[in-house]
Amino acid sequence: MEESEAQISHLALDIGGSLIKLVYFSRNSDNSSSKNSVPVSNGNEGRPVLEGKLHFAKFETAKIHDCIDFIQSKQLCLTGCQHHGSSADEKCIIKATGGGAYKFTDLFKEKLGICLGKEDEMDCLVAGANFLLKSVHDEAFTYMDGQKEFAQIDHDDLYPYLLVNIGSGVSMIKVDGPGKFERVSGTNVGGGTFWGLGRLLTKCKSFDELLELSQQGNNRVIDMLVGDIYGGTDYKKIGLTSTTIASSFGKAISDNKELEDYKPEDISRSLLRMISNNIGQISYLNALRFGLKRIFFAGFFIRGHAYTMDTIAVAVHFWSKGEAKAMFLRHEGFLGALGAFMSYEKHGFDNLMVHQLLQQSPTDPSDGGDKTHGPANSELNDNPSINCSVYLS
Ligand SMILES: Nc1ncnc2c1ncn2[C@@H]1O[C@H](COP(=O)(O)OP(=O)(O)OP(=O)(O)O)[C@@H](O)[C@H]1O
Ligand SMILES: CC(C)(CO)[C@@H](O)C(=O)NCCC(=O)O
Repeated sequence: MEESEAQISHLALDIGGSLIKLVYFSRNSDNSSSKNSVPVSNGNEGRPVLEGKLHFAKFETAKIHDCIDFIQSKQLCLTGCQHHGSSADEKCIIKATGGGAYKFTDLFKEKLGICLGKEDEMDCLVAGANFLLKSVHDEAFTYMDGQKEFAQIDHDDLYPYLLVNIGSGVSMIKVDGPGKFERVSGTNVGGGTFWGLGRLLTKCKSFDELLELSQQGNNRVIDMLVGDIYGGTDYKKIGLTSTTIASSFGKAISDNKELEDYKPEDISRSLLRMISNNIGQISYLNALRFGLKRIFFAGFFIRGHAYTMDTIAVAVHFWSKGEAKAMFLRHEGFLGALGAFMSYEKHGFDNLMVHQLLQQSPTDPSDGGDKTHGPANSELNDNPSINCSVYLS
């Protein structure tokens, strides 16, 4: 079914260095606000409620014009809000976060007549993470030895935690409560590094192709292992097995080979392992610094990809001797956009407030609002829409 303008509301954007993420709400066509009042005890009793879905979409930032066309085709540019006291012909405000909210201000104004209402990126990441962890069932999960296990999050025991957002670059944020956080570290070796270096080294045409290649690769062809240095044996005294990577890409120095002599799949796997391992290790060190036991990894670098998650989880487990736990999020790449979405409420611009997500629903292929613009790699990242209720004030 095609959503009409009246059924869609509250577009929010996160315009990052690599990807633009969109979140918007569409209400179910058969519900009216008055016939569904709130039967729950969360302070919203008796208030009218709209039932509908949160939709997610993403575009490459380099193809921002595709994103603009999408917004235009769905008339999402009409779904923001006006400033209080503004006249009807004043520009519509769409909440936006990420560096692109600054960089592309003029483009959005010119092409869509939209004013981007800028929200701080870190505020949005944290708001998005807290929202998902508190409101969405089966959002967080652990990943070990190929096994995914959903984590039961105790709402009264959520804080503190470390949020590691792996986008183009990586931000590490200690979260102590709603709106209470500090960005304690970051690294420039992130998703952009994997995709940038990988593209140069393998000639892959897309991120997904590079990621897929890594699945068939063998990193031992290029990585120098402890066993390569120690004649096939472990270095037991310091806890290193012969198969531990001693030096990523280290074999390339002695092989007398050129780039063309290596298989792209092996290069991709070594690179993915190097970057995931490094992020896992820095994350663990920051968790240790602040005594944090739980680390939530987000950002589109992860892509629900088994080898990436496994490497990160193993790094955290190995370095913390099992004390700290790596967890992943189903809506990994949409934290910032969700945070921007929620800021509509914070600013009191409008009377729509999302308070409770009831359940998740898998992407319905007949639903025009939920396309992944680019191939998805796994069932974890097909941008599932979320059934939710929105309370009217
Ligand atoms: N289709 C894709 N095209 C490009 N990169 C992708 C794609 N899918 C996943 N990625 C990975 O996700 C990363 C971007 O993740 P994300 O969208 O979370 O960050 P960002 O907001 O663009 O970056 P930053 O926050 O640093 O500005 C890319 O650098 C790449 O590693
Ligand atoms: C600059 C941002 C915050 C933009 O999202 C991100 O790419 C990042 O955290 N980069 C790492 C920068 C650093 O701390 O070294």
